[in-house]
Amino acid sequence: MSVIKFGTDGWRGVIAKEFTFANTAIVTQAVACYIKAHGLDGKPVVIGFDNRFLGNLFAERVAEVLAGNGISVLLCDAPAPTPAVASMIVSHGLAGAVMVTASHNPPEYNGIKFIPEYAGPATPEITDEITRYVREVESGRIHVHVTPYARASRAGTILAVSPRESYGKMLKKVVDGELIRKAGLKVVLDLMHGAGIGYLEPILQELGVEVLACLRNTPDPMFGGSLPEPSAERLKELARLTKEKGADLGLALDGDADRFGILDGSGEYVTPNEVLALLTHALLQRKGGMKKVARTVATTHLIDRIAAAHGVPVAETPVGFKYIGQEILSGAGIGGEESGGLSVAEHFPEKDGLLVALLMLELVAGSGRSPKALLAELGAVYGSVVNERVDVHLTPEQKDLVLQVMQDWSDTRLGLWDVTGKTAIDGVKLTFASGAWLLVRPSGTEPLVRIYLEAQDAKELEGLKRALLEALGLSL
Ligand SMILES: O=P(O)(O)OC[C@H]1O[C@H](O)[C@H](O)[C@@H](O)[C@@H]1O
Repeated sequence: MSVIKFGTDGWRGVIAKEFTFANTAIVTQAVACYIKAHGLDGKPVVIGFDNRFLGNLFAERVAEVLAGNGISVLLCDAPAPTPAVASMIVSHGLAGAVMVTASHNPPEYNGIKFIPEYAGPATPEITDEITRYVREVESGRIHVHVTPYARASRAGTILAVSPRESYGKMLKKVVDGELIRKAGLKVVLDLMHGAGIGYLEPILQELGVEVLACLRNTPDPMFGGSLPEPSAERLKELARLTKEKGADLGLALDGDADRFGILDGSGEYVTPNEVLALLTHALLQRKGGMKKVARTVATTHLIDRIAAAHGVPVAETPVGFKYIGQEILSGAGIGGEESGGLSVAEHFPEKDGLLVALLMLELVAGSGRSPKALLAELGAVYGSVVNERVDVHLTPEQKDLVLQVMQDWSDTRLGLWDVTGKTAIDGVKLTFASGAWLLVRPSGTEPLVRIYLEAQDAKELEGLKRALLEALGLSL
């Protein structure tokens, strides 16, 4: 059976086991077939990579296969953030991008994301089409074409590029640079040994933001023994330093810098749900009348209350920024998800951790308040919510059983709660009369079932969680 499968966000595999040079060439040949089938081969494709093992060499392999198919290649000369690579599609009018990254997975992984010509994640239709080409290459019906790197370079089919400058310009167009500059803000950074190194710090300095300290600021394919995941548990040192140094914000990025971690000046973690609520509110206040806002099924309903108050509908999508990207393309002013992905219509439809860092600085600069103070204000107007995500490791049999129980759910009560709705956009979601909700779905990137809960307060959340675990026959 083939080991090449596209999940929630591209193809990922263990290096030398599934993620090999040979399989990279197969996937690239399939991407080349897609590009040619859609008449896009007259335009170049940009190739980027992050700080993972052999990233530059895998990227070179991708370049050789695209060149072998007569497609011009712009190959990044150093590790770069996924959004910086995606931005070149827009700034340079390209056919798309291939990014060599496994995002926040453990160090032994690498992966490939294909970003088509609209500069957002590939839709399932596109990855299905590419997968069909993969199978044809695997069965020998289509051959892998290769032009060796040195020859393609000499011929000018592969050109070395850096997205640094054009990307920096694009970012600075989305935010009010003058407002940020005047506020004289101070930050502490945690780059998690990832692709944001050499990008976030200089852009902040250009905007007059003082960087008081920068943690994990050296490339390391082992990620310092941790995972490049900007979650509260992994940002403890950033939290300590942000508070101790009196910074306005603590800012972190994941391994390929497309997702963010934001800390309040007090060192408290601001969850992606909260960040999305704050930025949605700020944008609606400033701009009003947008066509819609977008969130995934796993993301806070606080967005819905804020949007409703501004007369704007909410588009609810399955998990994955590929769906949010499509909503932005079809008119959403802002879209995001609980796992830390966010973009806005003025940018391009790919999630961007650096963009969020700048938008949060703009928010603090414009309001003169900290994120937590602004959240308290939102809570007073729209009601407070608390969220939790529980990632449950189960055997394949247990997983099937749990998902089956949810699919078959017909009870009108769960514990003390009245079930008011059940949807199956992605996994199964139950909504309750109190405004609380829960979602159970299999992860598309890890061998896990994710349980998401939202309630009015910690007590309700705990009660709901206990009732659900009991109904599913699980104990944590
Ligand atoms: O919950 P999962 O299917 O594992 O996906 C979790 C996340 O994975 C990747 O980072 C995708 O880019 C995100 O869009 C998605 O939310």
